[in-house]
Amino acid sequence: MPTETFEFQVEARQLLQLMIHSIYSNKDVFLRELVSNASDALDKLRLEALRDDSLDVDVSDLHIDIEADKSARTLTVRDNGIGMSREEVVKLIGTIANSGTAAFLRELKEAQDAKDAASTEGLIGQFGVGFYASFMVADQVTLLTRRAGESQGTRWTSDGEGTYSIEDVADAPQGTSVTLRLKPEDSEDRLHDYTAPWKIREIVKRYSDFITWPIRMAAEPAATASDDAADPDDAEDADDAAKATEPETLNSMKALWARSRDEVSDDEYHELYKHISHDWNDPLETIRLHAEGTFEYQALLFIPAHAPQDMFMQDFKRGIQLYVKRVFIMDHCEALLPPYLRFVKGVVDAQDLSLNVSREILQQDRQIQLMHRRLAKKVLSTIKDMRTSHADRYATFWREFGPVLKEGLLSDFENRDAILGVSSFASTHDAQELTTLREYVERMKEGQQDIYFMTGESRQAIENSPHMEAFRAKGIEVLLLTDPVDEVWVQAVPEFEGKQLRSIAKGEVDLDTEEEKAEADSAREKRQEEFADLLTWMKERLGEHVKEVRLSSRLTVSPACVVSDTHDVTPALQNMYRAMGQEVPTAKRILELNPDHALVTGLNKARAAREGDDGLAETAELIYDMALLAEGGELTDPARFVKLMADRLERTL
Ligand SMILES: Nc1ncnc2c1ncn2[C@@H]1O[C@H](COP(=O)(O)OP(=O)(O)OP(=O)(O)O)[C@@H](O)[C@H]1O
Repeated sequence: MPTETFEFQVEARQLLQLMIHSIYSNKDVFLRELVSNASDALDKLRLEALRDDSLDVDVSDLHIDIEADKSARTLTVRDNGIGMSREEVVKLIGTIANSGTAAFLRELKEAQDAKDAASTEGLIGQFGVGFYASFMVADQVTLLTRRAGESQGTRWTSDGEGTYSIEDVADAPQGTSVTLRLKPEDSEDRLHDYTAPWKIREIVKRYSDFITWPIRMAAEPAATASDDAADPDDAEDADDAAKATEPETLNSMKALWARSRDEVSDDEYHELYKHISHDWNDPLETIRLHAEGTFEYQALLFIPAHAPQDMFMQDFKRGIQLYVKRVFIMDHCEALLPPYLRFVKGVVDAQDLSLNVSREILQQDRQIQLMHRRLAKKVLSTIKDMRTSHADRYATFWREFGPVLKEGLLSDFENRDAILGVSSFASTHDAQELTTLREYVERMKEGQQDIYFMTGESRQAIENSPHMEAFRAKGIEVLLLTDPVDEVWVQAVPEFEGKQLRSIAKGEVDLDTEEEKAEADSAREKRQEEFADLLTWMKERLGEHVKEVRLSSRLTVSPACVVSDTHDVTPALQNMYRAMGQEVPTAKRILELNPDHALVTGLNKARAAREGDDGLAETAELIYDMALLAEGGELTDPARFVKLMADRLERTL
């Protein structure tokens, strides 16, 4: 096939442009990305060779070679890994499949337009752009590859502008080589001389030391060493040149998870994190675990500092990497951690699993289930420690991952208390600071039995809702729950440390103390009598919408509010189920009237005097509609509401 030219997919082109006009100040990371891809390709080949006997490849000397040519100003990273077929090259290199890309690019554009360099860099860091990072340092990139088991190779070339070309190559070696034609050195722009051996050595050591495959640098011809004269490591380079025959292995290849804590620096852990997560930022927390005994394994887990864009999408790839005795077995191993910890990245290396273990086997393996439990507990205890010892870090964690963690309240019964223990909530106690349930309980008023909360769209909507009135008047703290998941978990979690969790928008509320109750009892009876006819009449008028009309003890300012019965599904939850395509019957709610409000007392009198007046029935309807609006709800017939209101307003003129 002759050379063909293709256009980059739109998103890919946008990312390339960003790379070329270099928004990322640390350009050295391009080499980390190429080495990371090469290492993945070697992992994949070893695995495929293990699984597929018919694959005729030599896996005895898998490695990564780095070759610099100072006079041609090129740098090549070569691996003898799995390689790519022609179709794979087009699919993997020409397009970007990440489902969060569009949202990411939008945010990035906004940050750029606002000329906010720090957040631009932060964003690109969160996303990582792998192979494309090469265009930060090169004006042309050529990739030559042949997939293991195939005879035909493929050459891909691009200057990163709008197109790339592809041609078949008959005699390509198996694996992939990426050759960069380097841009001129420019120290102001932090573009170093990436052909200098000392620089290559430094970058590999810093970013890729733990890679389990040898990263080798071809010995340079003796002449080039003196070209490096300006460099501080010159003497070292000249020394290398003297040896000049054997390629030099640049990395130590030690599996970080198998080494003891004091042998490994934080930076080294962070680089491993970046390799496996494709995140360019440091993780928030590193978690180590060495399990000894009958089932031995080591785990090195990381909590990222940012939630990925696609964490709530269906196709989000969760799970950590599984190794068996230092051999990479699979990425995104879902069996090792529960879905609500899907933001955790890392590696688990087990001693006693078969190298042929499959996903299906893992799901059923008892040892894996034990490991799953232990890892989940370890992550939760780390979050707990973070909360007590590193408040700032915990705050970041909760902001980024709180909504996902709370999913565990629904699915992980065993760890429910642990999850509740590390959860934080907005509360009426403090406008800014979040609170834990334990802190809430400590602040509970004398005689207060339950933990009160309300769910809603936003803090403001909840605070302004009529349901809050009596709580505000009595100074009783209410938790303000605004994440969509809150609607769901509160249904499933009845209590925390013996205290019931109660929605202030559900059931009856009685905040009076015993004495107040005794005092109020006779007054209440009297009122009940006084309003009995009104309540019956309103129930008849509004029966289509509500199942009961009663007097309220939770209102101090508003004329009315709507509440749900204790065990009924709230409207917000009904909407969520519907959005997921599940039909749920609409539960009729309860209208509560404030017997101290002039509108309610007035209506009571007017109705007694003018039974049969249609205008009064409309007023009853309006009171119900206003109660719905006050809690941020939706009216079934907004046009009718507007007509009735306009009619009444007109009469005031
Ligand atoms: N040396 C290589 N050998 C085989 N396949 C490769 C090689 N380099 C890249 N690929 C393939 O191309 C894909 C895209 O690579 P790229 O570096 O752009 O992204 P990535 O590594 O998947 O993720 P990220 O963009 O987050 O870094 C890889 O997932 C891999 O399948």
